[in-house]
This record gives sequence, C-alpha cells and structure tokens, in this order.
Amino acid sequence: MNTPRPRNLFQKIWESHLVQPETAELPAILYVDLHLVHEVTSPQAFSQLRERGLRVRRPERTLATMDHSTPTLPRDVRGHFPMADAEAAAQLSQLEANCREFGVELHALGSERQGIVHVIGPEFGLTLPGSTIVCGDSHTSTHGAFGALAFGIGTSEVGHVLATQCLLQRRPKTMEVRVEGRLRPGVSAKDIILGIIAQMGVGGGTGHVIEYTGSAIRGLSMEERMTVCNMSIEAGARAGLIAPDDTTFEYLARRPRAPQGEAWDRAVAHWRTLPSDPDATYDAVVTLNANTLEPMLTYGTHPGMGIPVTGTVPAPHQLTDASARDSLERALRYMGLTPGQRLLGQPIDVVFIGSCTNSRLSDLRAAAHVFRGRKVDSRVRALVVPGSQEVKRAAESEGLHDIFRQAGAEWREPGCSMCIAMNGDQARPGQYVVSTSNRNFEGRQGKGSRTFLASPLTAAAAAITGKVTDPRELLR
Ligand SMILES: CC(C)[C@H](C(=O)O)[C@@H](O)C(=O)O
Ligand code: SF4
Repeated sequence: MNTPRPRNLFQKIWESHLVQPETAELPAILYVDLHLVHEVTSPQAFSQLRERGLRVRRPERTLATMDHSTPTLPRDVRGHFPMADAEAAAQLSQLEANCREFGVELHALGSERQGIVHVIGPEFGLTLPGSTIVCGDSHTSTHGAFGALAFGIGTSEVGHVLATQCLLQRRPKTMEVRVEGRLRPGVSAKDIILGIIAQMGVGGGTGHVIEYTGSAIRGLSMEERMTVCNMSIEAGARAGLIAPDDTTFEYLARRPRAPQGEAWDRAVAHWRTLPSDPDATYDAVVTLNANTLEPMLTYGTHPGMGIPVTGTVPAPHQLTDASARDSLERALRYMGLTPGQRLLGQPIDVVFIGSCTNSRLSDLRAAAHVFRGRKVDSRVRALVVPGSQEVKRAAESEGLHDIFRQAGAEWREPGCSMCIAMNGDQARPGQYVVSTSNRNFEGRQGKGSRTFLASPLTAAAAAITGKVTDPRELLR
C-alpha cells in the first residue's frame, strides 16, 4: 500500500479548491469560498459586470463593507457624515448602489456591523479554516490566521470573482516561518512580525505563502495571530497561514455566521485534518527566537526598516550594497533622522492606534492599560480608532473609551482612518506619527508625514511621554 504524500497546510487547501490544475500555458482555476468587497477596489469590477450583462455568481458568498473612505467622526448636527471629499462620498454611494443592484450584502457607513473588511470577516465567523478568501485588498492575508488561504487580488480579478466565483492563479511556493520560545512582558505579536520582516526584508517572502509555526505562534490568541498574518504581505509574501487549533475553534464557536449544531461538529472534524503533516516540507524555512525579541520600531520608509526600540538607526556607510545604501539614505533624509542615532527620546507629534493590524479589542485593551490614569503629552494628538462597530461596542462596554478620553485621546468611529489617510484623518507634513498600522511609506499618513510602526503598547507609551519610549518602562 502506498503511504499518502505528506502535505503542508497550504497544499491541502490549494488542492481541495482546484477547479482545474495549472499547465505550462495556463494558471490554475481556483474556487473562492468567500469574496470580501470594499469601496476602493470594486467600482470598476461592478462596471465590468454591467457592461457584459453579467450577474454576481454567488452573492451569498460575497460580503461588502465601507472602510477606507469612511469618516471616523460621527454624524453632524444635521445628521450628515462629515465626508473627507467628493471622491470619498462618491465611492461610498457607488458601493451602496452596486450592492443593491447586484444583491450583495453590505455593511454600510452608519450600520451596526460596519468596520474594516479584515476585522468584520472574522467577527462574523465567515473566515473559516481550510477555505479560500479573496478581496481587492493586500491585507486579506489577515484571514490566514484561521488557516484560510486568503490573499489580495486586483480590481480586474475582483470582476472575475464576482462573475465566476473563481480565480486564475499560479501556484505559489511555500515557506515556513518558525517562531519558538516565549515573548517577554511588553513584547507583542506586532513585534514578532516587525522582527520577522526586519530579518527577512520586504522581499523575503516574494512568491511564497508563509506558514507561521512554532511554540510562540501556538501561544498567540486569534487576534494576535491576525496581527502576524496581516503583515505577511509586507514581507512580500502572497499570503500568511497559521494552522487551526483549539484556539481557532474556540474563537469561531461564538460567531453568528459560523456553522452551527451538527454542521459545526462536522466542520471541526474536517478542520482537525488541515494542519501540515508531520513530514511535510516547505520550499524555504526561516526561524526567529521569541525569547530574545524586543519591542520593535521602524525608522524608515518600508516595514523592513525596523529595529528594537532601544536600538540605533543604522548608518548607510555600513551597507555594501549600493542600492540598499541609497534607499537607506533617502529614507533617513525623509524621516529627518541621523545615522547612528538612538530612537528612544525622539520627539513625536501624533499617535495612531487602529488599522486592520491592531484595532481589535485586545489591542485597545493593551493601549488602555498604558493610558489608564495617565495623560497624553500636551504636544501629542492621539487617535484611537476601533476596527469595527462591534469592537467599538465591546470596548465601550468595558469603559475603555473613558480611559482614552480621560487621558486626552480622541475616541473615533471605525474605519481605516489614519492608516491610509484618505478619509480626513491625516498627519501634517513633517509630523512624526507612532502608528500601529502596517505601512510607513512616504506620505502614507498624509503628505510629508513620517511614520514609526509599532505595537499598541509602544504607541501608547509614546503618546504619554511625547517621545519614542520603551513601553516596558510604563508597564505596571
Ligand atoms: C486600498 C487598497 C487597495 C489598499 C491595499 O490593497 O492594501 C489599502 O488597503 C492599503 O492598505 O494600502
Ligand atoms: S486599515 Fe489600512 S492596511 Fe488595513 S485595509 Fe485599511 S487601509 Fe489597508
């Protein structure tokens, strides 16, 4: 008898969703279980359908929300939302019209379950182990935390999936990123992923689907696992995955759209077969030691330019590669930082706690832990933006909003907010932002803005002291 070939998690999901395997000429055709939609990358896709007289193939497997262009201030006295500009307003009303015309469920601005697309999928219990999930958004990798193969697609592909529920894909390679050990107090999931990207570089995962393994990953909650998988794309990877386990099932068991009753039992039995087989292999393996990891901070203009918060900014002359040297020089010029300088003590202007990386309840609790009984430095503007209406309600029921407000921080409505600055929330030119989001590109948080990416603990600590601070100094 032949023993079955050992397979890793990615291979199991890929093979069970193949409508047609790839050939030399043609990519594979992959079935899509869940298609998430938002206002920025869907308008042309719906127009394509309209032009060709097509319908949405599986509206019941399509879910839309408004997040990127939504204002995070409540309705004004006349009951109107304070839109950033006409373009944002048009995107939102267009999504509403498209969803109505094509019969797609929409969680619109002002509704009870609205939120960032990568926050609400898991909340509903729609993000399921072993499934395929796509969205016209690079941070779709977030859903990989549940052992789903989830990745971002372009606008024309959004059209393909709307019309056919399938996608043309070349099979990616696989990479194991093994994180062993235990995080020390003050070190969080965000520091794991910033540490991994600092080590592998922003191109380190190119062409691969990463599976995160090891004791440190197993020890993370679902929300923490989402933070790690969220930034897989910032390492260049196609997607990030974590094998489902009891932590996953426990999270899903309480969700409104997850399978119920007998269907639940059948689902869990299937999900238990998904983890990589003991002898499964990967095309590449990378390791990181959690025991020695420190709170991380980026100093430059891509997420791979990260160092321990206690570290010093690297000097371009230490680099032998000319293009790496040029990009570091340019980054330090943009950031207004000096080679060899320490980051601790660097004055900052804005703190943003939010985004699909770090806007869930546990992130807000971590930040509140630092804010409690303290005041935001008088020179700092601090913005706390929950990832969804559900997160907002949960946080308010614990009184977290009071802690933030009493500290002098702004407590906002859910949305992408200052992660992408296309909704009215932005930093001014030259300002330094300590941000819990995932991208620190030039101008990302407003023209000329300078971003330090960090964990919620590190961001909150900076809000209190007005400068880059080791959060462990403020933990009690
Ligand atoms: C607007 C969208 C296409 C974009 C993405 O794909 O990631 C955004 O969410 C981002 O984070 O830059
Ligand atoms: S929160 Fe930021 S990273 Fe996430 S989907 Fe919105 S804009 Fe993209």
